[in-house]
Amino acid sequence: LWLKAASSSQIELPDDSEQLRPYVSRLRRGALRAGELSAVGSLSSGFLLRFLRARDFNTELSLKLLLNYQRWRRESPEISSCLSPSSVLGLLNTSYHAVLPQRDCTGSRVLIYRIGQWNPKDWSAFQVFRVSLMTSEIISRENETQRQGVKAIFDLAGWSLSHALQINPSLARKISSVLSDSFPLKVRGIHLVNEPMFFRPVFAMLRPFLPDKIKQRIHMHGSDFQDSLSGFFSSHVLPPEYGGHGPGITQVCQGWTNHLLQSENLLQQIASR
Ligand SMILES: Cc1c(C)c2c(c(C)c1O)CC[C@@](C)(CCC[C@H](C)CCC[C@H](C)CCCC(C)C)O2
Repeated sequence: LWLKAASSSQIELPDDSEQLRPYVSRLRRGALRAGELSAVGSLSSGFLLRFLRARDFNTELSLKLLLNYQRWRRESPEISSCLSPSSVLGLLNTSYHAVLPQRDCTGSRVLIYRIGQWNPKDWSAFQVFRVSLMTSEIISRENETQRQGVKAIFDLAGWSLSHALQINPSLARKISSVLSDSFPLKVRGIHLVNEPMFFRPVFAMLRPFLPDKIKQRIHMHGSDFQDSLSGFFSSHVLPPEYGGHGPGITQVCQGWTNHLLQSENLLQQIASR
């Protein structure tokens, strides 16, 4: 059975749509054939559709993404085996991270990471990585996010040598993998603001592992970022701290922390899958 890539109208169809069934069946057969027996219970249509939408219904690419995702999780137990928001509550309470309440004009989810809020004496890079994985698991269940992807803003104010020392080549490779072909989310933009000189060596370590498509989507805005950032996001989306008119950063971080805490059981299930 040969299935051509779906048209854009198919991509918008809901999970239970009749027209999507052949794609789901084909991906499920491929996964089982590839020996993903451990995952039999988790090969639900909803789960498989995340991979299909992330690859615009190309079943071969979707299968590759699914297998990479399972392998990444197997090879990164220190990150993926504990997805408990309450275990990193102290970090979340520093206003380290938020998913903004408004999507951007293309429908992408907008994420903010304020790296300076991370004190490496208190939290390991693995724990910090877990926060991103928890958020990614939650938002990758949303139909619109599956289609329109994510844009992430990294505020690197306060980036120091003690941060840089946490990022070794093995971790750099894990970062590059989730950004390129090991997680079912389309990465539509990465915006760095306040990046200091100290950050260059770390970026140089990540770069070689990133595909051109992702490299082209990385924007460095420096410390005078407000004008250039507002060229990418309309002002009602961004908090005032980032040049917009949306709700303040403390409020949005608190809001997303609450949402993560409410998802504790769901995340526990995902981690044990
Ligand atoms: C699915 C998915 C995951 C899982 C994800 C991110 C995105 C955009 C995703 O779509 C971005 C953040 C990252 C890669 C976790 C990063 C954790 C580390 C410890 C943060 C340290 C600081 C980085 C050195 C800062 C710059 C990174 C960018 C150049 C990506 O986790």
